Amino acid sequence: MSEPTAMEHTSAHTIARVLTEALPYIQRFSRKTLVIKYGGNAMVDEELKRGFARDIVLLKQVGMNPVVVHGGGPQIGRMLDQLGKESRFVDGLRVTDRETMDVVQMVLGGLVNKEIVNLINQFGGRAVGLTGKDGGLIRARRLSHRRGAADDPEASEIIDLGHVGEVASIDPAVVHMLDSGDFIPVIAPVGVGEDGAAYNINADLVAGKMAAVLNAEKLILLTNTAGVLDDEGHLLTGLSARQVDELIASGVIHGGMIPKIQCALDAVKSGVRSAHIIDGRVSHAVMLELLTDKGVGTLITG
Ligand SMILES: Nc1ncnc2c1ncn2[C@@H]1O[C@H](COP(=O)(O)OP(=O)(O)O)[C@@H](O)[C@H]1O
Ligand SMILES: CC(=O)N[C@@H](CCC(=O)OP(=O)(O)O)C(=O)O
Repeated sequence: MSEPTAMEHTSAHTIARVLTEALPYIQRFSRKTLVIKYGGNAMVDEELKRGFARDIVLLKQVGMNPVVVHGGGPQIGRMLDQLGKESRFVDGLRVTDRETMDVVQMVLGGLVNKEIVNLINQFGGRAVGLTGKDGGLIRARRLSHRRGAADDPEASEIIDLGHVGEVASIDPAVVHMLDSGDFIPVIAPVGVGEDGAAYNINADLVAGKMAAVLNAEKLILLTNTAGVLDDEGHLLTGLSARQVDELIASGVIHGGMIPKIQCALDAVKSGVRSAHIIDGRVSHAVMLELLTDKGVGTLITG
């Protein structure tokens, strides 16, 4: 056998270093619950989706309890488009009439949920897909959405968004049962009202509440930016509640990033150890965040 070249030696050394670096993280997060929100915008290509599924299987294999909450906004939009139905949003929330609600349930609970479940299972995991209806997991109530100046009721109005809900309560029994049975829960953000009606809930909201109720070690929100960016487009690696307020007030944080960061803040205030907004377009983003010294994206602290 020939001697390894200098290049082979360096690369073997790097691999060993990276693997060793993972050990303290594996020890720290073993048996801990990690809620990972997989946004529809981060499910952009097949290779990335497979990388995500592999990461989840690996985390479970080394003793952590990953709980996946997924979105699927763009996928719902495409299906509505195919059916000739318009998508309408108010402040980032989809106006959801009865017909749209049916499509939301079909796409989130059927298509997207089962695609993620299937991918995880193909890599050797045991994923089980749930909507908030299963096992009475997510109780919802109709969201009363106020549009306009939040601090001035005179200048704002309540908008009827139809079947858009917020989380009223979460009964985590079914998630605990799956975790303890070595299954990986994959949750679609559909809740059920007292009247038995289905409600469409923003997936960030569900992930944040789920992390709080499960007393998770971490909430990781995967999206389609490097994390939270400043006004010059540079990544902000760490943010406190006060800094977040300032960035929202100055308009640097806007649109879909506002509910996302608020969910992250709420989760941290409710006892989740840390929340991260990371770039789902980077392959193996979850593994890099959890198992390397580098970390990726923005860390939000209370
Ligand atoms: N300061 C900011 N940093 C990064 N993204 C921001 C910021 N302010 C607004 N955004 C927008 O928020 C988007 C992420 O929210 P959203 O589209 O709802 O994501 P997802 O579908 O992953 O839930 C980004 O693509 C970006 O357009
Ligand atoms: C009320 C509301 O807007 N619900 C979202 C639910 C899916 C979601 O949140 O998906 P992403 O995470 O991919 O954006 C929707 O209908 O698009």
